[in-house]
Amino acid sequence: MAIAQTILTQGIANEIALVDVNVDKLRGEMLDLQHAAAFLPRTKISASADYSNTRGSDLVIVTAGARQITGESRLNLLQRNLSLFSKVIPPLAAKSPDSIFLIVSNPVDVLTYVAWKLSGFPSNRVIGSGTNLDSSRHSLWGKHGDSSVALWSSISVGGVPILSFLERQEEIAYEKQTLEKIHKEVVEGAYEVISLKGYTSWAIGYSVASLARTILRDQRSIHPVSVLAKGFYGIDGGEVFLSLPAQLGRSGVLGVTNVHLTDEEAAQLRESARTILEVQGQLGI
Ligand SMILES: NC(=O)C1=CN([C@@H]2O[C@H](COP(=O)(O)OP(=O)(O)OC[C@H]3O[C@@H](n4cnc5c(N)ncnc54)[C@H](O)[C@@H]3O)[C@@H](O)[C@H]2O)C=CC1
Ligand SMILES: CC(=O)C(=O)O
Repeated sequence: MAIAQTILTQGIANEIALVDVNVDKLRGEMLDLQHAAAFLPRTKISASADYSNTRGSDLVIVTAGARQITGESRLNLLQRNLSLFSKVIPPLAAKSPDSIFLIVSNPVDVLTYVAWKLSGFPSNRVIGSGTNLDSSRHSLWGKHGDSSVALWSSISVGGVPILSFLERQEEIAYEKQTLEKIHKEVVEGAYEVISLKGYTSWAIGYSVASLARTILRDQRSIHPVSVLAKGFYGIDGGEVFLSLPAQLGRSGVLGVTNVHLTDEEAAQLRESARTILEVQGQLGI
C-alpha cells in the first residue's frame, strides 16, 4: 500500500489495479484511496481478487506474501512465499504478457528468479527491487539484506573517492572498522524498523515508486536492482538474480553498467551469488 500510495501521490501512473486475496481489506484500501482522489493527481484506482482486473498492465509490482516477524531473516520466508508465487505469477503473466515484472516480496533475489522461471518472460522484463532500498540506507550491491556488498570504492564526496582519500591520509586501517560498522548498521536497518513498528513500509514505497517512474517514463537511469547477473563481474556459477547497477527504461533492463570494483568487493559479490545459488539449488524449479 505504501508503494501504491507513493505512485499515486507522485502521479506516476494513469491507473492502479490492486489485487489481494483478503477481499475486505482490499476493498477498504481501495475506497480509502478513492476518497483521497480530490486531493491527488487524476488516477483510476480499481481493486479485485480476480486477476482479470490487471489485464494489459505495463508494470506489475508483486508484493504479496508473508513478511518477517521480529528477528526473522528474509530467507526464512522462502518456502511460504515460493508456494504463493506459484499461484500468483502465472495468472499475472497471462493477463499482462507484455508487462515488466518488478518483484518486492522477500527473499527478493530468489523470488525474482522464481518469477522469471514461472512467467517465461525474457530476463530484461523481470527485475527485483533488490538493493535499491539498501542503497538509500547506503551504497550496496549483491543480495538484498544480510549478505549485501558495501561498495566503498565507488563512493565519493564532492567528486573525491572516499577510499583513496582515506588511503592518502593513511587512516584506512582505523577507518576500516568504522566502515564495517556502518555496513552492519545498514544491514540491520530493516530488522530495527521491524522490531519497532512491525514492518517496513515508507522506504520501500518511495524506493519502488522511483523504479516505477524510471521504467514507465523511460528515464534510462541507473539503479542497483536485482537482475540476471550471469556473466557480469565474474559471476558465472549459474542463473542468479543479484543487484547490479542496471540501466532501466520502458523495455525493462537496458544494460548493466561496468563499474570498477576492488578485488575484495568483486569476491564478496561472487560470494553473494554463491549463497543465492545454493538456496535456488534446493527449490526444484
Ligand atoms: N524487498 C524489500 O525491500 C521489501 C520487501 N518486503 C516484503 O514484501 C512482502 C509483503 O510485506 P508487507 O506488505 O509488509 O506484508 P502485508 O502482510 O502487509 O501484505 C501482504 C499481502 O499479501 C496478501 N496475500 C497473501 N497471499 C496472497 C495471494 N495468494 N494472492 C494475493 N495476495 C496475497 C495478503 O493478504 C496481504 O495483504 C513480504 O515478503 C516482505 O518481506 C517488504 C518491505 C521491503
Ligand atoms: C523488509 C525489507 O526487506 C526491508 O525493508 O529491507
